[in-house]
Parts: sequence; C-alpha cells; structure tokens
Amino acid sequence: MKDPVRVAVTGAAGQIGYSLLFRIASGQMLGEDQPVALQLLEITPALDALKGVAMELEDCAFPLLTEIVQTDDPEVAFGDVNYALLVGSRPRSKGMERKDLLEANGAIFTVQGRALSSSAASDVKVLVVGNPANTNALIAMSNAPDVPNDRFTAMTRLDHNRAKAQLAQKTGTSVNDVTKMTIWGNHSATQYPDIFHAEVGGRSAAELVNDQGWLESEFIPTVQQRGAAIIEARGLSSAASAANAAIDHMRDWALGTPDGDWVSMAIPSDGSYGVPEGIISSFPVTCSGGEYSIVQGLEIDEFSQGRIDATVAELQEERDTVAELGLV
Ligand SMILES: NC(=O)C1=CN([C@@H]2O[C@H](COP(=O)(O)OP(=O)(O)OC[C@H]3O[C@@H](n4cnc5c(N)ncnc54)[C@H](O)[C@@H]3O)[C@@H](O)[C@H]2O)C=CC1
Ligand SMILES: O=C([O-])CC(=O)C(=O)O
Repeated sequence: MKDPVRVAVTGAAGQIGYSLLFRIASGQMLGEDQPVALQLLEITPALDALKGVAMELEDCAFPLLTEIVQTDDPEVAFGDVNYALLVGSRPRSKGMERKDLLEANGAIFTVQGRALSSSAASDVKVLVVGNPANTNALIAMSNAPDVPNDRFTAMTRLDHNRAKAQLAQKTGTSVNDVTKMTIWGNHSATQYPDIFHAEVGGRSAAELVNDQGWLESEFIPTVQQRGAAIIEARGLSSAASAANAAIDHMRDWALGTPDGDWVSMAIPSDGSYGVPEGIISSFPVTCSGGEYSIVQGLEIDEFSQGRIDATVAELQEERDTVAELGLV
C-alpha cells in the first residue's frame, strides 16, 4: 500500500459532494492502491449536514479511507493537502447580476487561495468546480503566491464528456469510439466544443458528420446549454455527472491520459493558440507524470477561431471585472 494522500473537498455537504466523496474514498479518483484522507470544508451552518455525510462515509467501511476531517476553517481543510477540489461556491440567486456573483464568489476564492498558499502540500493540485469556475480559479490562483500558477485548473471535463456523448449519439457509435474532443474557453454558454480534430473510430468526426447545420444549430448549443437543460428537467443542477467529471479530471491529471487521446482542462493560458496569458481557459491537454501539456499544432479554421475568440473575450471581461473589484 502507498502512503495516504490528503484530499480537500469544499462544499462537501452539497449535491456534488454527495456524489463525489464516496467515489474518491472508494479509489475511483486516485486508484485502488492509494489510501486517502478526506478534509472536508463547509460553511458553519452546514456542519451538521456535513456530519451526516461523514457518518455515511464511515458506514461504507471503505478500505482506502484513513481519516475524515470536518471543518469550517479553510486553513484546517487545506492543511498539507495534495489535491483540493473547490466545489463550494455561492450560487446565482434571483436578480443577481454576473458581477454580483463574481464579487460574492471573490470573497470565497480569495480566502481559499490564501489558505491553500499557506497550508497545502508543496505538490498540491487544485480543481475549481464552483461557478463561475474559470474565474474563481483565477481569483484563487492570484491569491496564492506560494503555489505555482499551473496547479490551478477549472473544470470543463463535464462539457467534454457531454460533447463526446452527443457525437456518439449522432454517429450511432459508442463514446468509446470518440477521441480527441476539445472544449475551448469558458465553462459557460460561450464555450466552444470543437469536433474538427475529434475522431470517431479513428476517422475524422467532422468529415463523418458532414453536417454544418447540425453542428451550428444542434451540437454546439446542446453542449453549451446542457447545464441549463438539466436544471430545467431536474429542478436542480447537474450533480452526479459533475462529480463524475471531477473524478475524471483529477484521475487523468494524476495518473495520465490514455495514448492517442486527449482531454479538456481549463488551465492558465501560456499564450498557445493566441489565447492571452492571464486567464484560465480550456484547452486540449495530455497528462503524464502528474503534469499536463497543451496539445500543440492543431489547425484552427476561421469558423473555430471565431468561436474561440468569443469565449476568450468573455473570460477577459470576467478577468477585467474581478480586477476592478481588486480580487486578482
Ligand atoms: N464546472 C462545472 O462543470 C460545474 C460546476 N457546478 C457548480 O458547482 C457548484 C456546487 O454545486 P452543487 O454541489 O450542486 O451546489 P450545492 O449548493 O448543493 O452545494 C454547495 C455547497 O457549498 C457550500 N459552500 C458555500 N460556500 C462555501 C464556502 N465558502 N466554503 C465551503 N463550502 C461552501 C454550501 O454550504 C453547499 O453545501 C455550483 O457553483 C455549481 O454551479 C455544477 C455543475 C457543473
Ligand atoms: O449550469 C449550471 O448551473 C451547472 C453547471 O455548471 C453545468 O451543469 O454545467
């Protein structure tokens, strides 16, 4: 058996937490030979609910689960953690403008960035799930001087998985046949799911589909609006599929992506594909040895470039707003 690693989850008593924690504790994120200590953060009024979740975790008698920390103090939650999944955030409420949401979450992610900086292990890897995920990650990163910037990522894996499922349905294949999907940009309705480099059974997906109308009026809007469609149908936002995507994101980052395929992660831009530095934007990446790298050399046609520019422009606006608020 390996030595245990420490995994922090914020918003641990929420809907995503309820799907996520059990899968981390069972070894689905870091492997069935990797013991884990869970360090769970909640706001003070949710500590009772968190206690119930912790009792259920105990009752699973997971062989890999070595310890459960329950706290409302970010410094305690992030103490010596190797992985941090920042799920808890302030949801948008009625009448709230985007700027109000960014400000409300700024208060959370500045504090959590500082706590990660002062308390986490030197190898910490951070995934931000709580929305607006890319910009929350930017705020946390900007407030964590002692954590290298490239450890801050945001989740577009749910969008990636949604896009794979839609493409498999359209082509009458299985998701196992779909590779090299890419989500560019923001985890929002401006994101660009790109099938021009994707393959289905090793063949070009775009050529196989050969239907620009479907692409523009069905595929792209369906993936962009899927979160809203789930809320409409379920009365609650995606939780099990979001938890599943968080597991996929962290597992691939830690243990590597399969040969011949890539995944989508929102990461601090290094200027690749003309995406300006200073924002956290989704790219196609491969992972190996615990590090990710952007897939280089993809040809971007005019249609795709226009879509990428639009979602990058939204991220720059969000960055400017949080900069005006003094959060980054
Ligand atoms: N990036 C992505 O693809 C997706 C992101 N999301 C986002 O994930 C977030 C969580 O979703 P749910 O679990 O469904 O929400 P939820 O409302 O069920 O749970 C959120 C939990 O976070 C806690 N929380 C709030 N502020 C906190 C703080 N400062 N520290 C620690 N905990 C705090 C709340 O008490 C609550 O228990 C939302 O922002 C949602 O929009 C959801 C689906 C997909
Ligand atoms: O749309 C939402 O509020 C939840 C979310 O991020 C998603 O399901 O992609």
